[in-house]
Amino acid sequence: MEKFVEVLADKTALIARSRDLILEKIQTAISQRGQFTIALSGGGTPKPLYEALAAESLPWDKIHIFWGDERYVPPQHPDSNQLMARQAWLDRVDLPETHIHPMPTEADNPTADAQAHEAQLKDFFPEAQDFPAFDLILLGIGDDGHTASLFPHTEALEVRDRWVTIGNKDGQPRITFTIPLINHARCVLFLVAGASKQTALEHILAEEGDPLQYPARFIQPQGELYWLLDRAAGSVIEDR
Ligand SMILES: O=C(O)[C@H](O)[C@@H](O)[C@H](O)[C@H](O)COP(=O)(O)O
Repeated sequence: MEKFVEVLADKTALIARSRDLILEKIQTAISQRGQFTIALSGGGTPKPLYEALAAESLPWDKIHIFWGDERYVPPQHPDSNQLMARQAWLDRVDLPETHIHPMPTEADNPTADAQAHEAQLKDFFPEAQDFPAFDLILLGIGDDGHTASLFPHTEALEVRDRWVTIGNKDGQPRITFTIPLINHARCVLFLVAGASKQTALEHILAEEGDPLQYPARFIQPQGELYWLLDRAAGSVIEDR
């Protein structure tokens, strides 16, 4: 694993740097393998990044969009990560609908939907031995140190033999990539902004710590690991 930690002056610089890094990974993946696979994160931080990517002229027919996690709500629900990414980015570009691979959330049975999505991923990555290698997995962190929908002290943190499992946020079900699936990525990019993330970030990036309390510590990908932070979040790192 190659790890990079960068602190950018502000959120605008953070979004520009994240966009540029993703454009670089798109070019590399397509030149080497003919396609680019990315799993998106939800929440609020990545929305301006998605809007910036919508302004780019890219070979959309070689790009495939997935999600690292999803709230267990219908796709039109205001909390849906899929809806946010579609409105900010995917609806604004000529991306074939068959290249958008959302996590299903409508079986009224999170386990069934998680298993269905795992089957969809296995159809897309037939060559995968144990886990597929996404070209890039975009992640955020919560103030509590969670990432994707891998929340502190939940069963999802124990799952090592599945690609997709059930997350649990205060009793609310989520669909989430598992730790081993994320760690098989060629590149993991954490996008972190805002002072509210400082404490979690300190615990996550410290030499020692409890990953059950700060699950983002479990993310040690076989490929590259980028932490792109704005100064509001990352000043604690700079001061170390
Ligand atoms: O479904 C989600 O909410 C995300 O995937 C989640 O893991 C998010 O990245 C963090 O909670 C940070 O969210 P903010 O960017 O809104 O702070």
